Amino acid sequence: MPGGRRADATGHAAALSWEAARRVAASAAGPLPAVEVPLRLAYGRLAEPLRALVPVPGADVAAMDGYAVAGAPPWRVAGLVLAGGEAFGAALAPGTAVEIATGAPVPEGAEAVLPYEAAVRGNSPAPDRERTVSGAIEPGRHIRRRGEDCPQGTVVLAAGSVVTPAVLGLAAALGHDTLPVGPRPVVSVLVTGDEVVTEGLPGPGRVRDAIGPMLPGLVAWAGGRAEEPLWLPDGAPALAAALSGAGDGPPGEVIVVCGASSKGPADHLREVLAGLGAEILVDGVAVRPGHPQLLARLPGGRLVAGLPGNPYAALVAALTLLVPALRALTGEPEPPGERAVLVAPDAPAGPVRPHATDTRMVAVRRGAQGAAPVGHDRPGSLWGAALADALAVVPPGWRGEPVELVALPAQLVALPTQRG
Ligand SMILES: Nc1nc2c(c(=O)[nH]1)N[C@H]1C(S)=C(S)[C@@H](COP(=O)(O)OP(=O)(O)OC[C@H]3O[C@@H](n4cnc5c(N)ncnc54)[C@H](O)[C@@H]3O)O[C@H]1N2
Ligand code: MOO
Repeated sequence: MPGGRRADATGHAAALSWEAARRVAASAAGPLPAVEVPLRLAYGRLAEPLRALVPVPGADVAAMDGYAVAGAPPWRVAGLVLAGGEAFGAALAPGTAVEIATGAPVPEGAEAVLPYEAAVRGNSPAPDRERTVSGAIEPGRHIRRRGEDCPQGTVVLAAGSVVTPAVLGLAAALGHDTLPVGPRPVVSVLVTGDEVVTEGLPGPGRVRDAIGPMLPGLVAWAGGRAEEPLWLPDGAPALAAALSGAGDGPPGEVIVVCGASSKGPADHLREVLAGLGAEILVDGVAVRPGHPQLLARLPGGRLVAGLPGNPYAALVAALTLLVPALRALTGEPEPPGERAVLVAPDAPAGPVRPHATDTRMVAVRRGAQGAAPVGHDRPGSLWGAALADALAVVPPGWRGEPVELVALPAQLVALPTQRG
């Protein structure tokens, strides 16, 4: 029952279908305002058109190393002008030249630049032999005029353009130190569990945190910035204290809670959220794995995404609730949908069997014939997701028709270290 609410087998009475849960997440927030950030943090899209604050070039400059000349040859060489050096102080009189470097301002009165390669030096003996030059010129040749590449005030890129490396270079050339870009929502991460350790080989009864390391790249890929995770012991008091915080609670627009999402004695997320007066937007999703996930809104407006502790279930939940919510906060549209047939895998992943009532998220690799399941995608393991480049969305009761693919980040993206 797409879009409908129903009780799932584990008692999430309000579990939504996977599609409906994604829609709720995508409409849980509106876009944050654009921010003005230093060029090095200007990831994303331009929030305003990019204008030239200065003309480029800023003056009439030489386009070649050689001689700026005035009048007819031969020219008496009257000086030397280097880029960044002293300008030639006077107008160039007819019959004179200055030796000039590429990028240096040509003196007033200069009609062309004669490149060294085309210059015929005077015949006078050394050391005077370069005091005159001659050669063939065309008026205006090898002089870049002020504003010729881009006049001051020109709009060079429209609002909405993606900031690429070339855009950053262009913005700098046009005089910008900062750029207005789309917002980059900040995500706080709370990882719960007495058994979770953050480094080294996990001892008996311990497990390495596999979700904390996964989230920054996933969040950056979705347009946000994740704070360093905070690791919490089990129990409602620690979670409630972290969520409410001594002051305003964790920073940012979204708080991700990993674990504590299910029904066990240590799973207090729902109880804590109720105590904080949160509005529950999604309470369980009819998806395997990942059904205990939730999305809530705290009274101050911040969103809480509850990801199950099983790492692959957490990834599925992040793609279902966190990524659409982050895109909504950035104002970025969802990428275009993609569909593919599921093909028989070479690996012994076995045939894909749909769940009777829930959507199944199957780790696949795209190929010419379709998407092939890679296996190893049990709830507790990220092995399959690490082999995969997408997750296939296999609806309940699926009979082999093409399925939707949800792309996985294909590589680590730059992780800005400061608020942008
Ligand atoms: N009676 C029920 N039991 C469970 C249900 C249910 O509906 N009824 N759902 C199961 C499913 S499905 C999942 S998923 C998990 C969700 O559990 P929690 O979100 O409450 O998380 P935990 O119980 O703390 O941990 C589950 C599992 O994952 C391991 N874990 C936890 N955090 C991490 C981490 N950061 N990195 C790696 N592994 C982690 C933890 O050790 C457990 O093995 O509940 C099922 N049970
Ligand atoms: O479905 Mo859980 O979310 O098994 O991992």
